[in-house]
Amino acid sequence: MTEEEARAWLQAQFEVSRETWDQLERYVAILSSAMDEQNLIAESTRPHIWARHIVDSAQLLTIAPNDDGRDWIDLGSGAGLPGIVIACLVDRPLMMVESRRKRIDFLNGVIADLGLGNARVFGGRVESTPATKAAVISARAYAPLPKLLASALHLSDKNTVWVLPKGRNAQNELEAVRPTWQGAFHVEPSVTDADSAIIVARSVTPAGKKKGRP
Ligand SMILES: C[S@@+](CC[C@H](N)C(=O)[O-])C[C@H]1O[C@@H](n2cnc3c(N)ncnc32)[C@H](O)[C@@H]1O
Repeated sequence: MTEEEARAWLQAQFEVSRETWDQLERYVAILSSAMDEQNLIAESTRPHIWARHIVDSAQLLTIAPNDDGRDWIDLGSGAGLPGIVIACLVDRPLMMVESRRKRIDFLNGVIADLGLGNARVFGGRVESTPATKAAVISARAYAPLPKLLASALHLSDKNTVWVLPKGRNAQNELEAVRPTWQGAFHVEPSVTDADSAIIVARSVTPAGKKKGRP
């Protein structure tokens, strides 16, 4: 997907308003310039931020359910991917969890700069995030699947939908956790890259436990 195709995809999917385009463009500019000081995204992807990061994040909205009033929780948000992108595109409550001080400061700076009233940051480890049940849990390049699920189980219930962008080994990663985790799992293709995929899960519990009571 080229940068032009990425923008066209966003417009077609979300009928992006002028205000939201301004926010996304501002975010891309902040992200790109902050790269001179900290390593927020892979340097090789810097010329392709719209396709590799913005659309790659935004596509999760086409999979996740609608806002039910509960938080969308994004684990290990780093520079705000996908959290900031989701918060720009939809006015739903969103919490980003990030443990590194510099990145927490970066995220709070972006939220203030873009005026994102629906987004906030929990600065700390996922494992110590105060227990609340999320409508959606996302996590991009945060941790391998077993660690990811174990660290955030307390943020989920049977209605929580997990949307987890992964690489080409998504299906294998999923098969590997089946003996220890149960739930409704499947893999969706990524619109940005044939080598990526998105693991989608519901009713996630450790194997052996009754579904719906994680
Ligand atoms: C590889 S980066 C990915 C960032 C972003 N999601 C992205 O796709 O660009 C992983 C991020 O997860 C954060 N992280 C790792 N373990 C964490 C934990 N246990 N709790 C909170 N944040 C964590 C790291 O500080 C880092 O910013």
